[in-house]
Amino acid sequence: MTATAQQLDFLKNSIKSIQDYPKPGILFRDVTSLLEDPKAYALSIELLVERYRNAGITKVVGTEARGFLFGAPVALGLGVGFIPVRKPGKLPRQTFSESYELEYGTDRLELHCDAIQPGDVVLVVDDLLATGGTIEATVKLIQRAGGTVKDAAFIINLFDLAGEARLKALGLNVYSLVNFPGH
Ligand SMILES: O=P(O)(O)OC[C@H]1O[C@H](OP(=O)(O)OP(=O)(O)O)[C@H](O)[C@@H]1O
Ligand SMILES: Nc1ncnc2[nH]cnc12
Repeated sequence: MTATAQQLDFLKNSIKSIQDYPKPGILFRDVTSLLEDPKAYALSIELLVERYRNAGITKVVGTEARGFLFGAPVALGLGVGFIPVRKPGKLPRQTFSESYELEYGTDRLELHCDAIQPGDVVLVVDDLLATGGTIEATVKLIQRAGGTVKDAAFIINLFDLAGEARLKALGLNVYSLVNFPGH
């Protein structure tokens, strides 16, 4: 099933926008309103599962917290394991750690060292692509564990924040269901 323009419009219209959250100048694209609509949530997952069904994906990685909401159901749909990348101090086993910059701050992300093996082909899923810092750090973590990342998929791309070009420069294929300006 290739996404139709009507389906993508339906998803786009389910996402509310909040001016000046969490600070002045940020136009926040709120994916929780999509989650509240079961038809929109299910469609977003179905479209991603269909797209990657025959792509040889062996694991899906999602980043805390909103990436879990989309990565985990996509992993189930593909019949592969879901691996969480988490904020510091949350994972109990030995971790790799990478710091990164956000549109509104800096943070660190961690991945269980033994969650990904050499030979794994990983699909990274997140709700939203802004500057690309979160997913660049996530890709570095996966590569340190020996995995290969060819694809990153998002519900929302904030196209004027240049995240897509940043991830493409790392050699990734980038796919987003809807595009919005970030400001
Ligand atoms: O492309 P970037 O500039 O890195 O920004 C995108 C990231 O920012 C948001 O997460 P956030 O860190 O706010 O955490 P949350 O999912 O816990 O709300 C969003 O869910 C992405 O993961
Ligand atoms: N503008 C934005 N809206 C929603 N989530 C975000 N994460 C980073 N930038 C964001």
